[in-house]
Amino acid sequence: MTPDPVAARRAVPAYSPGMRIGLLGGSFNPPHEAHRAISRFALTRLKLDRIWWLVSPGNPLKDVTALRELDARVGAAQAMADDPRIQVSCLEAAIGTRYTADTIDYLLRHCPGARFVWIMGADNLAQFHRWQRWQRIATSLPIAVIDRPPATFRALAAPAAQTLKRYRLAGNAAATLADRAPPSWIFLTGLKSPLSSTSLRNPDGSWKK
Ligand SMILES: Nc1ncnc2c1ncn2[C@@H]1O[C@H](COP(=O)(O)OP(=O)(O)OP(=O)(O)O)[C@@H](O)[C@H]1O
Ligand SMILES: O=C(O)c1ccc[n+]([C@@H]2O[C@H](COP(=O)([O-])O)[C@@H](O)[C@H]2O)c1
Repeated sequence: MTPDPVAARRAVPAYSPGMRIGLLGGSFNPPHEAHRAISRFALTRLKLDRIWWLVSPGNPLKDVTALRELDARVGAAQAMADDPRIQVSCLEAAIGTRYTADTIDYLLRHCPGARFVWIMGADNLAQFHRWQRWQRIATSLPIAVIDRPPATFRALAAPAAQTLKRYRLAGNAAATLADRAPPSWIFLTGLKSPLSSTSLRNPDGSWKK
């Protein structure tokens, strides 16, 4: 992928220094109501000002042959977000990466004063140890994991959660996560949505109406 510096600047949503910003990376293939629900849940529980949905050019660990084109996923995500605090970005395509560690490096370099928190569902914590430079991600910014049955126990028993065990905050410290020095993470329970993009796709990869 070729980086496009002008597109990258445009793909960083507006923010003010000091803002607490949650980053929800995803395939959004298609976006669904749980993306909005977990974003609002994180806004409240973590006392965030914004959530940026980073629409991925393609998850490096997923089969992307039936992935809808980026523009379609970004457009559908904008329609689904329906909240002025949630902003949709295709930053990763603009900076030419599929890897979260690169995205976070870029944002930390280019957004002085922003206080970022990485947000992901429990299914992603379960395989976080397979992400490129995952330990660097964990030492770069605080992380909030949203419970997502049936992945709960698999996630908490997985190598990343075990390695980072001593940096886990109690649920009642959620409002302080964005102020914590990394590594620091929390597992948020209380919102359990069974929704998934998989359930909204046909076998050929097209989206159900
Ligand atoms: N119902 C949910 N509960 C908690 N987290 C969720 C839920 N749906 C999606 N997420 C999280 O949102 C982020 C983006 O998810 P993604 O766009 O891959 O949707 P998905 O429903 O997980 O897709 P798929 O079914 O294709 O794997 C991921 O971190 C994922 O774990
Ligand atoms: O950086 C990696 O190696 C990596 C591996 C797997 C997933 N991710 C990111 O995890 C986020 C969630 O992906 P997904 O497909 O579950 O929505 C998305 O931003 C992906 O780019 C990142």
